Amino acid sequence: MSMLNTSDALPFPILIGDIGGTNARFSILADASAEAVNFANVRTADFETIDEAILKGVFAKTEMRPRAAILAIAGPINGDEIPLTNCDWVVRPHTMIEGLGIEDVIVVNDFEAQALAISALGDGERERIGAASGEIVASRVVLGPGTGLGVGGLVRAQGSWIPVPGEGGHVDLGPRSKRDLEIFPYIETIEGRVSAEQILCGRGIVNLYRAICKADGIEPKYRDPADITSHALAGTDTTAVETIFLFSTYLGRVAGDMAMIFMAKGGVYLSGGISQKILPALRQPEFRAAFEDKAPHSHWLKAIPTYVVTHPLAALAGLSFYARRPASFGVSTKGRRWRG
Ligand SMILES: Nc1ncnc2c1ncn2[C@@H]1O[C@H](COP(=O)(O)OP(=O)(O)OP(=O)(O)O)[C@@H](O)[C@H]1O
Repeated sequence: MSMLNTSDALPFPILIGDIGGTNARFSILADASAEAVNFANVRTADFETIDEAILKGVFAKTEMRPRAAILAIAGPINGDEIPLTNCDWVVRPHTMIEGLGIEDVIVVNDFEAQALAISALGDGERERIGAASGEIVASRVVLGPGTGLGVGGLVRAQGSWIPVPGEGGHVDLGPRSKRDLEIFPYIETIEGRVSAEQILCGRGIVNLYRAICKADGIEPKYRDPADITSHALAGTDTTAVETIFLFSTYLGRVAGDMAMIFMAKGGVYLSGGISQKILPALRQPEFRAAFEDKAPHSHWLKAIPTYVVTHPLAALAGLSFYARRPASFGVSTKGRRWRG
């Protein structure tokens, strides 16, 4: 098995890239043991194409020329022209191979990259939430509230880590407490449904805040999720405080569901821009209490560690773990790998 994977390994130097809607981040790995060379963030809006961004943001800054590339993108990967969600770039591996001299290109989903990252984050790159601890080699899962809600599983099987990209952010999220039942009728739905992503992302914070205002018959004051979280953390607005308290509860509820689905005894990780921004709220008891509140399986949820990923470039870290040691991971490259 490992022989097959080794012969499939990408040639170094390898360009790794995390291509978001707003920012793209690139690094180059010179070889399997070298430190990654990181390049400054590229704003996607500043360049017409990703190829131009690589030429000006990477090639103009180094003599190194990558022979291979692994890119993580938000969105599905179908065919040879891969449009990005939330920006105008289209990833065209054939054009990259012709124009940039790269021989081998792999494109994966951004939450697959996050899942690869949680295989090996150190204690300085994550903060533990709750009492459960231990470095258990077992399946893991990552949830990332940001522009949307991404979910990635990392299944441990046959001595490998297998990342599972899915659409876990779109599961249903239901009311549980008396207060939930007052608020849920006012949550804006998607085609009649409250999916987790209707609440657990940036615009979801505003959706939840507005629903609480409606339930209480008060006029909303904030339209920006950052205003709501800053007033919540400062304790300067009671509705904002409740919004982030309930956000943490619902995030714990969905995180616990994902833990049960993946049997994630190896831990549940929270990534995405918002988890780090609301860390003080996640340290409060609500997140962890909701995570464990899973009768008849509360006892085993209590034993599962939960973490907030604090690594500033987690997706890139995940891609470099894979680039360095492809044989440790079961990444399917079918339909997602192009060679010159
Ligand atoms: N202080 C804050 N509190 C809560 N939400 C915030 C805060 N700052 C930004 N947001 C929201 O977080 C979302 C962006 O999340 P994040 O930074 O994780 O981006 P992303 O989804 O990873 O996208 P990209 O990869 O393109 O940067 C937006 O919806 C934004 O409104």
